[in-house]
Amino acid sequence: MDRTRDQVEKIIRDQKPDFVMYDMAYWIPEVARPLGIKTIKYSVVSAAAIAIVLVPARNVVEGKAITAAELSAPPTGYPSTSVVLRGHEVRSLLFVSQPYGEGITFYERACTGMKGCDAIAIRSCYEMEEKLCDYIGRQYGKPVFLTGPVLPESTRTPLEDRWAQWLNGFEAGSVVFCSFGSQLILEKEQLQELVLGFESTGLPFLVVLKPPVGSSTIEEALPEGFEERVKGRGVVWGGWVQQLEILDHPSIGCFVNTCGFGSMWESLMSDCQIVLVPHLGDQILNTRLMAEELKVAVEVERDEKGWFTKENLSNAIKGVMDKDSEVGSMIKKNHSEWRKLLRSEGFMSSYIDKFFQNMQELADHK
Ligand SMILES: O=c1ccn([C@@H]2O[C@H](COP(=O)(O)OP(=O)(O)O[C@H]3OC[C@@H](O)[C@H](O)[C@H]3O)[C@@H](O)[C@H]2O)c(=O)[nH]1
Repeated sequence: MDRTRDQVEKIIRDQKPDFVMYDMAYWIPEVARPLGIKTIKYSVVSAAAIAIVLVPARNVVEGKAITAAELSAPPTGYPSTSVVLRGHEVRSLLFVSQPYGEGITFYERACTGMKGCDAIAIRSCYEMEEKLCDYIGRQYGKPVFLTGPVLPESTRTPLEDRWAQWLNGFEAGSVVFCSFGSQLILEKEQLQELVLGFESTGLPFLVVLKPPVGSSTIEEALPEGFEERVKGRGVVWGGWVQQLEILDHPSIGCFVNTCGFGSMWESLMSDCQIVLVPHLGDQILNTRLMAEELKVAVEVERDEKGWFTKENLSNAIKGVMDKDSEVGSMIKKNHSEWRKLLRSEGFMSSYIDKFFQNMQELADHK
């Protein structure tokens, strides 16, 4: 990407846009500013994930790596005590000190990008992350524009027949759906623990995962006798599925996911109970937001390595699927209030309208 700088510069010179929006191309302001073009750094991870580490208050000395000890406390002024990383989890942020491209770390890339822009934009909403967004704005001395969740409202394609028919065979709200995003590749042992956890819930399930480390297909990695035992009620699929359409199917009652930022919004918009098994640093923070602050989901207990047992997974799922469960009813109620708000007429479009208005004002401000 960095090596396309000359080409990008040429396009910007030729097209003379009013704005350039970018994410990790930290050099965009250097290119656009001399041409009088405004820049917006648009982040598609949560405000929490930026605020906890990618801010000047971290006082990172150039060329020096951030240590786990330094990361163990949030930066000065960080405005939340619940959306935080605990103990060994801080290790999930150590990657920010590593090179990300040539001659620059992830931390420097992100911070330079935010220092140089005219405005920071975040795919979030004030109802959920107001204090965190304000904190980022104060840290960089920049306006922060929010785009809201930006999810498709109506342009859905029908669910593939294979899944529609299979799901139609189950009662409403009875199937557990699990999808771990676009990146995660599990160790074989952890994948086996995961599917055994689903088996022991006794519930119907559809699990979508990439083949684990060292296996070329998902089938060859499954525990012995597993497919036979769950035949008719459980499917583990190694390919891509239409997550949004599956979540919309009336038979789905629970969504187990890593709380990647995309899945976080999609789960909030859905009718399902939410069970979270975060993996990366931002996913852990998103999980804290969902489970601790909004109380719309439960988090599966994990060990120091971030691994979970089949019992912990199964108990978390049964705990929210059991009709008499107090925790299950509490998160269902809270989730339904958030869903109502997020799905309310004009909620998403008013964020987009406001975003355009913010851009217009920025453009008018010479
Ligand atoms: O089979 C699939 C799997 C995934 N998807 C879609 O792919 C998207 C996955 O996005 P997620 O953010 O949940 O997960 P990813 O693994 O892609 O996340 C990555 O980028 C965002 C960060 O917050 C995450 O930490 C990082 O893992 C979702 O929109 C989901 O609907 C499918 O449509 N089908």
